[in-house]
Amino acid sequence: MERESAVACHDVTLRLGDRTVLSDISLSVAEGSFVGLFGPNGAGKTTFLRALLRLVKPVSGDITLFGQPVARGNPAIGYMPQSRTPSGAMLTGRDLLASGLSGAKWGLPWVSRAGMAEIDAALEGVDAVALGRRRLGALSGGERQRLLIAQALLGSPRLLLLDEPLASLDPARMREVALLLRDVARRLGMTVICSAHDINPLIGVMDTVLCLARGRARIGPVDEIVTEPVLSELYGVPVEVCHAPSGRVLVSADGL
Ligand SMILES: Nc1ncnc2c1ncn2[C@@H]1O[C@H](COP(=O)(O)OP(=O)(O)OP(=O)(O)O)[C@@H](O)[C@H]1O
Repeated sequence: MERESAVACHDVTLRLGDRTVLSDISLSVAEGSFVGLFGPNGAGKTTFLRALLRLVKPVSGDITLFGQPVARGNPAIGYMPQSRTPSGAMLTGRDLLASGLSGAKWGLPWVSRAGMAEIDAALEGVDAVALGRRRLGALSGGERQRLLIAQALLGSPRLLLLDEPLASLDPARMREVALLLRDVARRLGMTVICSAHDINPLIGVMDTVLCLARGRARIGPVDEIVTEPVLSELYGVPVEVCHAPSGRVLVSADGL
């Protein structure tokens, strides 16, 4: 049986100010996929994710999520925005998640018993129960990242949108967080779209690659997209793809 599309874009054009970021893109993401979203700086990765949240409205074309038109505040979507450094060094990890539940920015929000259970489940989901008790100011970048992922998992979303969740992590932590995301996505049967700059940490984690470059989008299985001809064509510069015996893939090019 064919899987339902988690995301379907038909001839979508996204513009910010007078700049056309993506032009007439059509693509579909199968439910249950783990999509790595790549592209050079300014290619439109954040804009694309924001369009799925209806925070950016297409100037033409249409976007559906699980067969429904995109809408703001869709509870089926979990979102981790780019480089969110949690404020409030004295707050605990649980307080951070509680603020995600209530939408509160300042102070300690009141959380219902059901909310508490949801926070417990999200923390358990990313193996961060102990981190929930610690103060944010005393956590490493990777530990804070784990809590932000837990926050995006609140409400058990069907679609998880992660904007550079691996940024500013060292290579070992990048891999650890990537594997964690894969395990959580599998366990909860979620569709994930995860933007990143480095392809390597997501090798073996993602099954699909979505590449944005020069206003265009190309989506497909990893083996089909992470190739020299396809990436060179997309980026408009010669791209080298080296496969190491370990299974690692090194992608390099001037200007990437
Ligand atoms: N309000 C705006 N008006 C015009 N252009 C904008 C506006 N906001 C962003 N842009 C431009 O839109 C383009 C897409 O930005 P976006 O943040 O989506 O790219 P990105 O692929 O996520 O980049 P990065 O990898 O650097 O995070 C960029 O060139 C950016 O400068």
